Amino acid sequence: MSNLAVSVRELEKSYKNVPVLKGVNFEVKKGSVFALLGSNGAGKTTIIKILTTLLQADRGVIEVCGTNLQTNPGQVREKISLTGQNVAVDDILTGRENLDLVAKLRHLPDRKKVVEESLRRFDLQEAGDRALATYSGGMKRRLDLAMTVLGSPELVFLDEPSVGLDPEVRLALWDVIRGMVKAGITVFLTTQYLEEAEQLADSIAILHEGKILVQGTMDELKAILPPKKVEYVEKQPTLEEIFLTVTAKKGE
Ligand SMILES: Nc1ncnc2c1ncn2[C@@H]1O[C@H](COP(=O)(O)OP(=O)(O)OP(=O)(O)O)[C@@H](O)[C@H]1O
Repeated sequence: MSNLAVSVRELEKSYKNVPVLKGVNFEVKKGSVFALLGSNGAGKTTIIKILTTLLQADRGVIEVCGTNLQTNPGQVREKISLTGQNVAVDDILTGRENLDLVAKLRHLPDRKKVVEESLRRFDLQEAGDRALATYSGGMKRRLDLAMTVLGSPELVFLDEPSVGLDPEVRLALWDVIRGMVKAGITVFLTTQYLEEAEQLADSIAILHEGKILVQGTMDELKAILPPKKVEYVEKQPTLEEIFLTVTAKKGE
């Protein structure tokens, strides 16, 4: 059995005649957090749409959770879950009702127990019976994540999960994501917040001009740049410095 949750080889995608992905290669290990970074319009959402079967690739070989995506998209859909950039929850229903609806749609057995466990896990027990219209942005995002992982998917896609959240709520969200990984879920993340990738990701890939420029752990990426000296203290490069350096080199 492969230890990979995702394997992408020579992925290509054009919109009309405009190429966006020009031979993308990367891998995501099972049980890890993978962060895909790239500037606006680099093609991150396009990759997520392809991996979640919402869009077809033009070329390439893609495996998701050990299944060939092109030949068995239905089997892939059963193993994954996607949280979008817009919080996908119904404002009129309560938190509990939203979760129950998802449990019903996914045909989960023992729905009541599953919903209660989920409310507890995402710290929403007290708010469970309130309409979502009364929730804060952070609470809605927690509920959105709770709905995403209901039914224990193997792999979860989080497209910019902390957009619009204040720093405190973002920290709480990072804890929730770490908890998901502890529970054995693989997390595929896109983010504009490089600190988020630095804090959470086991492996980071930088997408630029249609290709992955680098993929590795934070330590491997740090090795790309020589450490800077600040007075007598060695300063490690931040992910932001690495990102700007590798994308600028490419543009030269
Ligand atoms: N349906 C479409 N038709 C034509 N062009 C598209 C379509 N969807 C995306 N594009 C273009 O493809 C490129 C990649 O878009 P994509 O949304 O994947 O980027 P992204 O990295 O997710 O960007 P952002 O960080 O801004 O969300 C952009 O230039 C975008 O304009």
